[in-house]
Amino acid sequence: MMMLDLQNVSFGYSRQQTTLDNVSISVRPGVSVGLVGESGSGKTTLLRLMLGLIRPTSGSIRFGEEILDTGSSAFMQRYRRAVQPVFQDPYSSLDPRQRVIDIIGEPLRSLRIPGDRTQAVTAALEAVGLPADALHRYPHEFSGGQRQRIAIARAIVARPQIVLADEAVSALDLSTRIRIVELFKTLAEKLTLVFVSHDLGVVAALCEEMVILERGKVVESGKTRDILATPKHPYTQRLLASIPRMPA
Ligand SMILES: Nc1ncnc2c1ncn2[C@@H]1O[C@H](COP(=O)(O)OP(=O)(O)OP(=O)(O)O)[C@@H](O)[C@H]1O
Repeated sequence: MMMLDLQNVSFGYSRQQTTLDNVSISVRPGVSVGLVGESGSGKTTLLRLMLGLIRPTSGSIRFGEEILDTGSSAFMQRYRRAVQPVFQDPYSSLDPRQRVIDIIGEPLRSLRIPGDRTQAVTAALEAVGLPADALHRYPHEFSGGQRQRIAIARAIVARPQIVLADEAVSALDLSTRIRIVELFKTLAEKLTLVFVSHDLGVVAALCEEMVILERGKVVESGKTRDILATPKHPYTQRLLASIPRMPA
């Protein structure tokens, strides 16, 4: 497994704007990281940079020994196999016209991964707790929680090293959210999770380390346990006091 390392990364959607300001984050193999901050703090932008969807204005992103090079299709092919996303909304993130086997099998097809596709998709379904007969059904036949399981199966089918999840449980009702958090927890035993959330409770349940973002800047980072016990920055203290947390 390889390290994903952001060094002094800045980004703006326009010249006048600094959406991310000098952000450094190391995602080490096997150590899941939560990215926490209020709406507009730049969490999604950070994930989009990590996915190679946008490029830093300055600073660098390394994956192992290599610089994340969005211009190299050979690098991006390897990178996409290693780093997969899960998005927030399980309704809009799945193509309603495709069957589950095609949705989950999509990374295998686009990354040209050889092998038995049905077998790989069935294994991914099993890993997320869905029955094998889901294969030939359509997204509308599933609940929100089941759809998020389908999205997670798609993210893990190519056996990535890192899964980047953007508010991946926020759209779910509380009991479903708890079950999907449990699923992420099981998955995090085998891969590295980067979990964006405004919910400190969810991050506390899932991530060994966390990074607190305020208006595009890292204000605090370190072990989740330490930060929750003694938040140093006033912003973190406010977040801790104000955010409704998931019951233990
Ligand atoms: N495509 C875009 N073009 C211009 N500005 C953008 C774009 N996307 C986001 N922004 C701006 O960048 C800032 C950070 O947004 P971002 O979505 O990264 O924050 P976030 O922490 O993920 O917030 P949320 O939790 O609400 O999604 C915001 O001020 C937002 O308005």
